[in-house]
Amino acid sequence: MAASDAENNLKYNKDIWHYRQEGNQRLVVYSLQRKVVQIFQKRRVLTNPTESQKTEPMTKDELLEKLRFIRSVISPLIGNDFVHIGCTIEHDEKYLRDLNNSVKQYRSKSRLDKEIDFTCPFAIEMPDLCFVPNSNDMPTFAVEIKAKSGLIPNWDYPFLKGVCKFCMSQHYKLKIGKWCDGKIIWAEEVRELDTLISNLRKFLKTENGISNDCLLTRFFDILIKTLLWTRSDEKQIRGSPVCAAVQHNSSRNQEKEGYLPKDCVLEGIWKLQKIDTIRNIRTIYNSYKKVGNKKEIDDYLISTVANDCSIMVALQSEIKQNGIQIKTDFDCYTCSVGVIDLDKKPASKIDGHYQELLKSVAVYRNSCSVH
Ligand SMILES: O=P(O)(O)O[C@@H]1[C@@H](OP(=O)(O)O)[C@H](OP(=O)(O)O)[C@H](O)[C@H](OP(=O)(O)O)[C@H]1OP(=O)(O)O
Ligand SMILES: Nc1ncnc2c1ncn2[C@@H]1O[C@H](COP(=O)(O)OP(=O)(O)OP(=O)(O)O)[C@@H](O)[C@H]1O
Repeated sequence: MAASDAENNLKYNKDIWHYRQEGNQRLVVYSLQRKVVQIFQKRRVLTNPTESQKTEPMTKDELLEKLRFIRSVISPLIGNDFVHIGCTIEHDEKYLRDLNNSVKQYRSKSRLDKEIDFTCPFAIEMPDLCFVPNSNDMPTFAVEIKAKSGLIPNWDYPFLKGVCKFCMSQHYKLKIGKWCDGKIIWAEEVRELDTLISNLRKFLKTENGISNDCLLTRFFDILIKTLLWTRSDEKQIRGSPVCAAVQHNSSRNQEKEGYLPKDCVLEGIWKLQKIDTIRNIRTIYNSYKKVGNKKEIDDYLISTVANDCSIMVALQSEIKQNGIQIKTDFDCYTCSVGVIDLDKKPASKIDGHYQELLKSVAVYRNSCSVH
């Protein structure tokens, strides 16, 4: 399904489209009226005339192939309930330039080495997952969780036994100033944390005197129930004072099947992360260099999607007809859960992954004094 041409050929309207966020590859704007987002491809800003773009602009066929990959490979594994494919839309260069200029003021400085790719007229439109379906005027609380893998790789290094790649690489990320996207962790932005807490208080309609710890416990209770929600087991989760992961799986073989309720969003992502059975980047890198085992490489690339995607959770108090229904001891909520950023990674990334691994291991070794 494509949005109508008449709608898309309009001039860029800054009163309708607002900056939402961006990642390494794409910039996202949202329309409050339509409750949709549009996702634009980015490219490097060239700083001198001798430079040129390293990659060609994305063609419509390439974009359609990306959507096909999500529909046919990713969605069946993560679960159709949680994946929105989106549709393609087209804008002219003037529209893209106007949009680029207008959102610039809201972008983080660290992202300004890239801009919207004016040579790629195609964007993706999909539901704004910061809202529940049929959202009303009640406050909505939305959370984005980047679902990095906690699986333990088959390390070549004995000192990394039992350490996951995420924990290992944080020392390196900290060193290059890229540790954790969460703004609220920075001391100079404590006011943002205050705002978050005060919004949470309003959202949870808490009585005066309740401590911040208690507030967060209530919020995490809702969040965990949402992340463990499954279509088939919904009734068992409702109102339960016990962690649903434990409750659901007491009779299952946890070693083999894991601890997560079958078909909840976390299990879907975990299934995808486990597709790479080699779990050793050096082996994958060698295979890639020798154009070796294609299945190994493909499985690795598919699992890297699940190591980098985000879960979007939106919550609104009160029960509506559509959406996931969650009950706690305090209130009832309608939620939506969606997984975004599911593009297949190109094989050319393997080189970079391997180089980054070597650098991260060296930094880990140093900072933890292990050999
Ligand atoms: O490998 P990592 O853990 O550094 O993940 C990269 C992400 O870093 P972060 O989640 O902040 O730690 C990184 O995220 P940010 O740019 O830091 O938001 C990207 O998602 C990158 O993927 P791509 O280049 O956009 O395809 C990610 O790279 P890929 O490994 O997915 O290629
Ligand atoms: N459907 C959506 N609804 C609400 N917000 C969204 C949606 N899609 C994307 N976003 C927001 O825009 C951000 C950037 O989108 P996306 O993750 O697709 O970019 P990316 O460049 O591929 O990211 P990365 O650097 O992680 O690869 C997301 O982290 C999220 O905050």
